[in-house]
Amino acid sequence: MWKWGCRMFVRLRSCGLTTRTIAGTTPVPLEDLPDSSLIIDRRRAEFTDPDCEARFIAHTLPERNGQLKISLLCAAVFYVVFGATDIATLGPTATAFALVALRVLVALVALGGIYAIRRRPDSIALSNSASSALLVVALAVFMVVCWYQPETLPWNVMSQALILMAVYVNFPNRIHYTVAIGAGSSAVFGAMLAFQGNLRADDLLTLVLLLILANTLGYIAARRFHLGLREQFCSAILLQQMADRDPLTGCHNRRILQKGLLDAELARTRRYGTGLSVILCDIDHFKRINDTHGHAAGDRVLADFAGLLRAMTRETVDRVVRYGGEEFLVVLPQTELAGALALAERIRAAFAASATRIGDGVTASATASFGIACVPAQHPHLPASAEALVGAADAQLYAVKHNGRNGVRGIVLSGVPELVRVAT
Ligand SMILES: Nc1nc2c(ncn2[C@@H]2O[C@H](COP(=O)(O)OP(=O)(O)OP(=O)(O)O)[C@@H](O)[C@H]2O)c(=O)[nH]1
Repeated sequence: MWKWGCRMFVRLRSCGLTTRTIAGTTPVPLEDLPDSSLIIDRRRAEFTDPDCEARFIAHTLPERNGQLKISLLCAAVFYVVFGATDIATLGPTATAFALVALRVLVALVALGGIYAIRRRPDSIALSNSASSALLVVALAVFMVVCWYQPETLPWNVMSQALILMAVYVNFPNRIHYTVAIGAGSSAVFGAMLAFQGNLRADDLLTLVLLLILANTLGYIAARRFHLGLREQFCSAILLQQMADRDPLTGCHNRRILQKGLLDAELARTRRYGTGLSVILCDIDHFKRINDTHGHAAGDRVLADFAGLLRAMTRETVDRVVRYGGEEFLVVLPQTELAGALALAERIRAAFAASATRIGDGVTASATASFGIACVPAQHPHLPASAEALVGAADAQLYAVKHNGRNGVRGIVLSGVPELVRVAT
């Protein structure tokens, strides 16, 4: 039992951030969570941001459910097998068979939990409920079994301690639920020892201290396990951000496009008939800034421009991608051309009016040009590809550059260019 517990603990520790598929479900991909969400409340061993916690659980759910099903199966088997000890202690009496029947009830609850998880593998609430339900029923039955066998009560402290290890380590649950179940059942067991155990005071004290020790060690192991998984999750998010983000501007790099961002947005637009716009923008005469003020100054201007793009777009909906050296692609889901033009114009005006501090009392100013392509809600079947969409925005950007720069120009992909606005 102990070996099995240790093995389960090691397996549970390794769960969480892998891409393994268990029982036909795939983990939810890591979301691009902001750093501010990744704060762990070390007392509760959960993320302070409930949204981040929910995403963490959703991400680890397939692995977690896999482990839970193994634990439920083990509980079902061991509860029934240990029925032999009831018959051995009480003989083939009605009480012994009633206790075995109760053990079978625990096995049925465990099997019911496995069935429910298989039916609803994506439900976090169900996973926690299956864990809690099994533990509450199993511990209640264990108390009844102990009640009818008072002479073996001191020995059953060992069983209770082993069950506590499983409660804390093998059955994934929120840590305060685990503590409530573990400590609550130990309190009931302790009371039973006091009233029914017929023990000397020093033996009673030893057994009660053993229960307290098992709960304390279990809590420490569970807390370490919960914190370790969350810390791994944070590292994975940070690694992903390092891989997907441009370090100078903090914008997405082109990997997000290679991963199919635009294809996914186009598919969504087609399916739901919502509009989609992209803005391709480029700082004007950027080479001159580098040549006049140096590369470091150019970097600051770039970072300021990117900061403006990110600040003026919707944080969780729009995406700002560093497309080339001083060129950015802004992806605007559910946005028609009029909205994209208005946004680009606001950004253009704000950037033209701003100045970047590049040294003591020295500033640099620049303008930018914007080309927009829009898939309208009414014609969601155009264009055929993400490349065609970006190509159309690029053509508009080229036209703005050709016409003197510092302007905004857009096209609806129904073939007719419209709403051209160029400021010089
Ligand atoms: N400082 C800095 N410069 C960069 C970076 N990436 C690209 N560049 C420079 O950006 C400049 C782009 O120059 P061009 O392609 O000629 O474009 P431009 O001068 O902006 O002219 P137009 O686009 O036609 O208005 C090049 O000199 C690149 O070296 C970067 O990360 N930092």
